[in-house]
Amino acid sequence: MLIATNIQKYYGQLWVLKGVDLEIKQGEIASIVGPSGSGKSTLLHILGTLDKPDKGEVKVGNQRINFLNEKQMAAFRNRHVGFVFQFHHLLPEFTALENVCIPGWMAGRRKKEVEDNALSLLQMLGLGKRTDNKPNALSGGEQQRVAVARALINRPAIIFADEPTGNLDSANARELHQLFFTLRQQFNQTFLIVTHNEELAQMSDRILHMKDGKIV
Ligand SMILES: Nc1ncnc2c1ncn2[C@@H]1O[C@H](COP(=O)(O)OP(=O)(O)OP(=O)(O)O)[C@@H](O)[C@H]1O
Repeated sequence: MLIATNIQKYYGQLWVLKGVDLEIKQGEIASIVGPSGSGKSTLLHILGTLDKPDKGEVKVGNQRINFLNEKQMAAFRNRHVGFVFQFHHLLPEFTALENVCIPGWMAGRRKKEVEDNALSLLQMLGLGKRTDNKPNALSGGEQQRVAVARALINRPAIIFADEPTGNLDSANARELHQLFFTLRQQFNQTFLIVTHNEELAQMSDRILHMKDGKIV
């Protein structure tokens, strides 16, 4: 599903990623843990095509990301990659349903087909009665579930989650963890999760420990 080879990244003089090699299998739920500043988010952004490495190669499915220009990368990201962040970044002026639909519409898919997909995802995530609510009329856990539905709308090959439970209480965090496993069971969905949450890390198939810009 994803192969990264010798990923290196500099921010000016700062050598942040020092040669990361990584393989993620389809349907795998892997966590990345490690001290603050060890390069976890930087790595996730590079693997998720939000940023480019200075050295090394990322391959998602059959696509070698390094050779895409900005426009191709944005199109690839929209179709093949899903993101869940600590802060959900839902658009406040749109309903839950519209927030989930937007990446589908942007990908040029049929309006009705996207809406039907979004409705069934929201129902599956226990939000069937909340579809017309705007984000400020949803709880934190509900907002995060809408963000998960949005990440899934284009059936991405892989979902990257950066501290997805960082902003949730422990009950909601546990529920979100459970959801990742349900989605894996239903869609054979692949997840790569950066987390400080020990419980989530322990539940995943594999824990990758990062230290000082490397997987140790
Ligand atoms: N845009 C940037 N410009 C300059 N330095 C950056 C930038 N982004 C990150 N860094 C630096 O790169 C290093 C790694 O940051 P990164 O966010 O990847 O760490 P992290 O392991 O995710 O940390 P945390 O657990 O605190 O989120 C840090 O020293 C950080 O200050």
